Amino acid sequence: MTNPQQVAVLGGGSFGTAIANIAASNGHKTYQWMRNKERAAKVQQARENSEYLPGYKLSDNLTACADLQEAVGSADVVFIAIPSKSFREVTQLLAPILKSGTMVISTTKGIEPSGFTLMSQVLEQELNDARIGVLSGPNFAKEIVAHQQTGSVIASEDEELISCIQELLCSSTFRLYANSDRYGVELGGALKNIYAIVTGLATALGCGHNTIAMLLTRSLAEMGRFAKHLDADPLTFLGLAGVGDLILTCTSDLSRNYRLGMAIAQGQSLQQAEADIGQAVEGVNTLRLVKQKADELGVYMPLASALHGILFEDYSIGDVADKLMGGEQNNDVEYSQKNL
Ligand SMILES: NC(=O)C1=CN([C@@H]2O[C@H](COP(=O)(O)OP(=O)(O)OC[C@H]3O[C@@H](n4cnc5c(N)ncnc54)[C@H](OP(=O)(O)O)[C@@H]3O)[C@@H](O)[C@H]2O)C=CC1
Ligand SMILES: O=C(CO)COP(=O)(O)O
Repeated sequence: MTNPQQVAVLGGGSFGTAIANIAASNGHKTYQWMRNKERAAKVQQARENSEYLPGYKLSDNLTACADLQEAVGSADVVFIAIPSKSFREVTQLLAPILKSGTMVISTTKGIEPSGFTLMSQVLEQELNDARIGVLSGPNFAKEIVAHQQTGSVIASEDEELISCIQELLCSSTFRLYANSDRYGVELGGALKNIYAIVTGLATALGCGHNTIAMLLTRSLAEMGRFAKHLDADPLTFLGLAGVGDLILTCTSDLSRNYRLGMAIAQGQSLQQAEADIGQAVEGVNTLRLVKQKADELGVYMPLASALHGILFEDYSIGDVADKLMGGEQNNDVEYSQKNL
């Protein structure tokens, strides 16, 4: 199947709206499902998602609705843009109504605590008969709906799915690159959120360009080292869904993870910072899980450990920074295949 008749996007937030609007603008009949009935009616009527992306007019081909059966019952392609903590719950609602052989694409950048499970693995566990893919890349929803030129990655072992999604979403401002390493693409998208918090924090403390360049580069090395211990391919992190997304979210306050880091540096509590942002901040939970996994596997991750100390162990930011810069140099070797 190369020309889907109907597309469904699950999630009424920023990224769900951006993806639904691309598919709809490309001429596909697209349903965006959201849990809140009143909000769905409001988006449908106003042709704008004023809660999440105020000021952007949505395509006439987009139907916002709160009825999952209506959205998904006839869909050939389903995108899921639901935060990781609710991803399995929504997938379980989807399972009984999905047509056999439907393509289901996760756009969620997070990890589930039990079994360190990535979202496309949740799809594998919950959906018997679906064709599975992952969409991930340096993609602020606000810039997508503003038609800024954007690149992203569609990852799957299923080559026909890749071609179909490329055809479905590509436009003069949105380009999709193919990757067969679904696990690596998905892992990169989840890990970079940790380092967006780190650089947000560093920037708010007044760190200069030298510091941010060091943090970004060492973050990539740390991500690669972690991937290697999970038998994933660290080279995947050199693409848009790895270093591309790392650069984006570690340098912009459009990133919620970056803004959380800034708020912590300004003295806010974690709870207050998350509440003020009011949208998905995946990096906090990802940090907890990655720190636990790194300890289990014995992976050296000084930046993630330092952030964990600040967010969850009451370490002072100054002490952590001093320790990072003043520690033994034994482990400080540059990024190469040999010493990841
Ligand atoms: N692939 C990519 O390139 C990108 C991926 N993302 C990822 O996509 C995911 C979603 O991000 P984003 O849209 O920005 O997040 P938002 O916080 O903007 O929106 C989340 C949406 O999910 C809905 N939701 C939450 N829990 C449930 C539930 N149990 N049932 C139904 N709906 C639920 C919320 O509903 P309500 O409004 O009612 O609270 C909200 O509409 C995140 O993992 C994020 O990291 C983000 C940007 C780019
Ligand atoms: O993943 C994103 C852009 O690629 C969005 O980042 P935040 O979740 O930090 O806002």
